Amino acid sequence: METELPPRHPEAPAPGTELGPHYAKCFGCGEQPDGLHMRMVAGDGLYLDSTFKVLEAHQGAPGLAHGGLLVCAFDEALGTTAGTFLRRPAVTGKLDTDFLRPVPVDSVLHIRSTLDGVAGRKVYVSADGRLDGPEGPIAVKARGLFVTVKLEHFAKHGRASDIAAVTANPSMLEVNP
Ligand SMILES: CCCCCCCCCC(=O)SCCNC(=O)CCNC(=O)[C@H](O)C(C)(C)COP(=O)(O)OP(=O)(O)OC[C@H]1O[C@@H](n2cnc3c(N)ncnc32)[C@H](O)[C@@H]1OP(=O)(O)O
Repeated sequence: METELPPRHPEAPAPGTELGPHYAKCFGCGEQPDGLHMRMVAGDGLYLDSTFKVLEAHQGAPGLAHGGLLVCAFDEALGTTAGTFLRRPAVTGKLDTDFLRPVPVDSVLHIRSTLDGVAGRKVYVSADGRLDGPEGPIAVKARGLFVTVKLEHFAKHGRASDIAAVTANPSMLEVNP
């Protein structure tokens, strides 16, 4: 597959900027009580550095993070990477995850997610998640294919009451190109 490495969008946040939630009700980065509350900082290339603290509600086995929630954290990081550097919303088409080490409750997963290439509407992204700090051992790796969509995608498919709430209060959304 031929891909291009796009330039960093001129309106992408400056390196070192902490991103706000892309949507106030997002499970990954928004205000949901049991959500992941991920924090993300723009890198100086086409990458983001994110952290996700594994909480009590995120368990799948005693004292360990649920694998599906870990996938959620990568979905969030990868989708935000695509959206941030292209300044266009992108939805998950495909997500492939390798679980290399168990991730305990109370640990912080340090995720670096990178935009690897673009082919038309397809955006290829990948990420590593490390334990014990940004240089620690890799616990989870992921690769994703995201597909850019117009805002109409959400208006067409989303629950009407949520679309109405966002329309009435656009500050609930970060990407509004
Ligand atoms: C700052 C913003 C932050 C955003 C963060 C978000 C984080 C969370 C992200 C999510 O969780 S999004 C929710 C989960 N994903 C979805 O709900 C997507 C559901 N799927 C769809 O809506 C559609 O299938 C989709 C928009 C992905 C594609 O439908 P389209 O009709 O618009 O496009 P089309 O099917 O023509 O596909 C466009 C290209 O993508 C390719 N493609 C689409 N899905 C694919 C797939 N699954 N695997 C491989 N390729 C895929 C497709 O082959 C084609 O390639 P070509 O351009 O080369 O022909």
